Amino acid sequence: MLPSMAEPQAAGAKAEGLSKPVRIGGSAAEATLSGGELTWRASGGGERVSLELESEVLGVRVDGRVLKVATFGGGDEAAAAGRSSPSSRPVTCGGGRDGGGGRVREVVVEMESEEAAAKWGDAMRDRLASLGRPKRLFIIVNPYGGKRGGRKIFQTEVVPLIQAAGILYSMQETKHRLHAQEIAHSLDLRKYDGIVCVSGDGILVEVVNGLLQREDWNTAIKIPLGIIPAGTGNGMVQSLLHFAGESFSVYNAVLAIIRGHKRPLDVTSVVQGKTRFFSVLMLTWGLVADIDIESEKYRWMGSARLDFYSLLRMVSLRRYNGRVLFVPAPGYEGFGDPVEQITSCKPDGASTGIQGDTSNDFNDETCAYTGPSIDEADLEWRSLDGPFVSVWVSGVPFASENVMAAPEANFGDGYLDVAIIKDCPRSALIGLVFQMKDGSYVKSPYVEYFKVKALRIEPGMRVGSSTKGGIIDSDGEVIARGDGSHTGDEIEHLMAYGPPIQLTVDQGLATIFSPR
Ligand SMILES: Nc1ncnc2c1ncn2[C@@H]1O[C@H](COP(=O)(O)OP(=O)(O)OP(=O)(O)O)[C@@H](O)[C@H]1O
Repeated sequence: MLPSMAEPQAAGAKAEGLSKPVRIGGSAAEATLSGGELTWRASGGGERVSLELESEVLGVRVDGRVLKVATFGGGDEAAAAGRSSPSSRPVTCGGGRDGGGGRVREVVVEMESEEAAAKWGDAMRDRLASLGRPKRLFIIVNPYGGKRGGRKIFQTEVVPLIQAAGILYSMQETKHRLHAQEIAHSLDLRKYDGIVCVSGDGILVEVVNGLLQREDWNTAIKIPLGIIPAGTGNGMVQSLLHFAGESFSVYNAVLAIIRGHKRPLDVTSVVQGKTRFFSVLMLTWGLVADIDIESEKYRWMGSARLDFYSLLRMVSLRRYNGRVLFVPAPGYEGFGDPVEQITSCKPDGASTGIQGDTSNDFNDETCAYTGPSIDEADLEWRSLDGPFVSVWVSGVPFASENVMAAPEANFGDGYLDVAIIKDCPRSALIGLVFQMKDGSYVKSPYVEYFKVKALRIEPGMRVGSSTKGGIIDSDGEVIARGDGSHTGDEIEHLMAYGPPIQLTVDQGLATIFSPR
């Protein structure tokens, strides 16, 4: 739906030096609009009050002689404490799980004429537009993610804020798996300043894959992406907010999009032979993947399932044979052993898609993105031999809201952070799993933590078994599963367990809305 909005009127009004007698909150005042600030003082003296447009103003509406200035309401902490700008009043705005209700506040400025109100409205809107804020968004809502709260979060927490910010939007709910990927593949991107996912990380990953399957992938992937948490795995939002020193909430995630700040986001090509998948979060093999995926059958336990299944896995610890090869980032050349010769993993005509996605197999003829072209033989590869307890590769710090996989990971540095656990006594491992919540596990002597530009996993069988392999999970989806660990009812996986899987980073290929 595209809500109707008053178009900006006569352009060209300057945000500098406008000064008028007005009425604010019913009282006479002298107001000035200057230097990106709206300031006012009650006639006859009184406290000077100011609103900085960039940091405090959500949007502006003009209603006859009245200028309605929606403000951010002072952020989470101020909202919790009931603080707000003087002379502002709360505007009803839902009430979601984060207590987002009532966080939009409005300063009502009564001007002396409609003309003056229109002029000030234009000047303020021009100023806000110059900050690079989005004007039109395409919003994808997954009504089935997480606790199935996506639709409610959108209606009660997202819509009031983006309407107050004067952002036009189109919304589409996902109807099935890979629907978001299809949408991103065919969307007319010229109509939008960003694509926002009200979902978990899975939908964001589908959107990235859909954009990179387009013929115009190199411009399409530049559209800013936004994410508002409504899934089980909300690692990207948590990473962005934590990085900016903000707390995890729907409200803060929406504000980050409205403010329009963006940052480059690395995209990792995960390739096996002719098959390719694009990842923006992480890939894990061994203990963490086993806990994440196999604990699904204990979903009835709620969040306790992860702790319960972690303990179970540690009592009967699995180790996997195999090898990890990598191209270390500068400063990390001391990890692993040098590799004399490396065989090429280069795909000829790779297909792209998410697991089980047979309808979406792309090949070179389609002009979809084929991943970065690197000459493996020219790079200085090193290797670590198994058995491995856990291999965890991350592009961003958080794997989910409460799990910090890679404390040093940076969104657009062009590197992946790798945390590898080989041998580790059970007693220490229990501690390590609990330290994964704040990322401090990487400091353990049992963890090798380093940065790489490229990485190849050669996954082998479980120690003590010739038939049972493990699980390789990328961005929350199982991309490969070894024989013996099937539950029988899952969809065929994108990649085979056994042949090498290579990860190569494209620095800052995508763009994401970010609080800073
Ligand atoms: N209408 C739908 N019915 C069923 N599945 C859907 C629907 N829409 C999207 N999906 C799938 O839901 C999955 C989860 O998406 P999302 O990213 O919102 O949440 P998540 O946190 O990754 O996972 P979840 O909360 O389901 O554990 C994705 O794999 C997506 O393809």
